[in-house]
Amino acid sequence: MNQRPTTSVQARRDAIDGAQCVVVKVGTRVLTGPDGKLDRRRIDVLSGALCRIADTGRQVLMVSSGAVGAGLGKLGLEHRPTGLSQLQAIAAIGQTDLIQAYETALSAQGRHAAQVLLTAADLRRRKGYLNVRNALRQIHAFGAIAVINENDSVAVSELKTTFGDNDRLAAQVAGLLVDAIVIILSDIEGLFDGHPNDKASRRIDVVDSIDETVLGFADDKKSNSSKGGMASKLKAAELATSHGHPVIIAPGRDDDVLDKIFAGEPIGTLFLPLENNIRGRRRWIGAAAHLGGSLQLDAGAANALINRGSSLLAVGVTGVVGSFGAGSIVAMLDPDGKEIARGLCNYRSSDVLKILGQPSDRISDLLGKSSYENVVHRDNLVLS
Ligand SMILES: Nc1ncnc2c1ncn2[C@@H]1O[C@H](COP(=O)(O)OP(=O)(O)O)[C@@H](O)[C@H]1O
Ligand SMILES: N[C@@H](CCC(=O)OP(=O)(O)O)C(=O)O
Repeated sequence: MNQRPTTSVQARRDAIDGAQCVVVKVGTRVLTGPDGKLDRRRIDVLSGALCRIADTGRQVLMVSSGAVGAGLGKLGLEHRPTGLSQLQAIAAIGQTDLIQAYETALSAQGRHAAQVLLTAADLRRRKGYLNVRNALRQIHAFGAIAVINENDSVAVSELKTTFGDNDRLAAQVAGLLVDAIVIILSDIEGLFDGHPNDKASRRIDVVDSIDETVLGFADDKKSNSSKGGMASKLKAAELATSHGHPVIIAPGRDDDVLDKIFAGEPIGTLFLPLENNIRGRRRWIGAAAHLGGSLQLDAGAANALINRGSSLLAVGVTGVVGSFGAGSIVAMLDPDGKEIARGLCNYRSSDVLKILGQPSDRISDLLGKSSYENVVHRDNLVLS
């Protein structure tokens, strides 16, 4: 097992040295000036730093917010509307300026910007996941830099709740990559142990694990242009570190921030990757040749797995095919018999037969022993 780094300097060196891929996420607050307009100088500065990292041979991906911010500035709107279609239109109007600014900045350095607009759903299905991963690899092979944003005009279900959570998208994009680091650039020095405006609050240098105390540090107020806040950055960090990727939240308005990070300077907050991460297990499930059997699901369960990234609960299982032991890999079939996922089943087939269609809180009684809440946990599940 890997040794946990003992000092902050060592932890930062490990994070940088181990990173073959670099996902940089930049927020609206960094990319727009006080006048609400796109800050093109900032995009020039960031693009220069991205090229220097790419020159080291690393795959560099930029997840850039700013479409709504740029659209608001372009249209001369002072306040962010709340209507979904208005926001979608503003994002579409702003996105063209955003990508144009990256292309201008990157082409001055001999590289190109490759616009990639994604929704979370694109990455949940194995086919979409592989397509996106292949496209990103090819963009890198051409020497271009992917500039990724949420496809705001189609990502309707995500938009309703969190309009464009690019912090999460950055973590999901890193999930496509091996040996990645995620760098989240915001208008703040890093994670503080209280509200940053509070004089007693201090920047945290290294976070070993994202527990309730750490999550409790996020103290967000709604803003006009950006939406995620620190809570969304911590959730994204939780996801990325669970896949084995280190995360750094750092001050995007420092012109030298990326160079400092790669020089190992103690800037921002570093979140260490989880030691027992789920990446290897998932990859193994997806690649496993031997299937123990299959579970038949109702439409609600199939939908929850595909569209909500949920775990499989017994209540959504309608049938079992085959005889298998607990811990076997099983295929999950939708009501038409089509395979939609594979995963590691917490129960042997005879137990699944006893609990199918039942709510989770009845499982212990039905089996007469302590039980798992779900039949297949989402961390042990790969969509087909
Ligand atoms: N504990 C905390 N430490 C640092 N920043 C925090 C904390 N709690 C809330 N914040 C807020 O999070 C903001 C950054 O998130 P956000 O507004 O979404 O920026 P971005 O546009 O870069 O995504 C900071 O400006 C800060 O006000
Ligand atoms: N897709 C949206 C992203 C919104 C978003 O996540 O904003 P932020 O919290 O500033 O990173 C846009 O380009 O405006």
